[in-house]
Amino acid sequence: MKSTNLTWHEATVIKQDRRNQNGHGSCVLWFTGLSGSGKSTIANAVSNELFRQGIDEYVLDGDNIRHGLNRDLGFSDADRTENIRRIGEVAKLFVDSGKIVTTAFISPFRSDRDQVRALFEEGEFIEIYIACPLEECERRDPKNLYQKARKGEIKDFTGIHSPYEAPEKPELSIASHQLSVPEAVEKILTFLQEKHII
Ligand SMILES: Nc1ncnc2c1ncn2[C@@H]1O[C@H](COP(=O)(O)OS(=O)(=O)O)[C@@H](OP(=O)(O)O)[C@H]1O
Ligand SMILES: Nc1ncnc2c1ncn2[C@@H]1O[C@H](COP(=O)(O)OP(=O)(O)O)[C@@H](O)[C@H]1O
Repeated sequence: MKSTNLTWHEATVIKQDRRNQNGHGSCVLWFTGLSGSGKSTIANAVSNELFRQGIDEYVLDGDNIRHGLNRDLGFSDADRTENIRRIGEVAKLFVDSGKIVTTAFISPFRSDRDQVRALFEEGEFIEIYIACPLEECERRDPKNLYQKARKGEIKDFTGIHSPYEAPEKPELSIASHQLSVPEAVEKILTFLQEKHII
């Protein structure tokens, strides 16, 4: 920390008050996976369904956050680490505000994800690995980024020249090359019901 002489102020309305008023729990659904694995697609489908059910939710998406809050960051290892650190802090604020927040970032490094997990109370951080073989992501290539990376037009591309470390013990693993989007949504909602979050 660079700043000193700071005092933490306890809020008068606390997380549990907001959860009680909302009538559901709050948590972060932390998606991780290769580009093109389906993070955004599944995150938005989950968001639609939660919203339809009247649940207070929000999606933080990699591409979007990099247009604003994290526009100063690139794709070096250090910048990705800082990207994930900031998103983790933002996600914590959302959880504190009583929402179910979904984050859709590649978040390639295990240690970065574990540092985010450590910000949360037990059960609040739900790591969801969108597992999809690189070949399938590259076949989908929804933004033609793999094609550009193979031609050398993008450097440090995850899965090509930059590593992706799969989670060892995610709360959920979704094989997006085997499950349909509605099946993935159902799996995630069932988990939230079983944990009495919704
Ligand atoms: N070099 C490189 N490597 C990976 N991805 C790249 C790169 N350059 C641009 N993009 C686009 O940025 C999106 C990934 O941003 P993230 O913030 O999720 O990345 S990270 O978590 O910091 O690794 C990623 O979005 P998704 O395809 O949705 O994953 C890409 O659209
Ligand atoms: N079962 C599935 N789950 C998620 N996406 C799928 C699935 N089957 C095909 N797709 C397609 O794969 C692509 C995934 O892209 P996207 O959601 O942007 O991935 P990411 O956010 O991980 O980069 C989309 O074009 C989507 O329609």
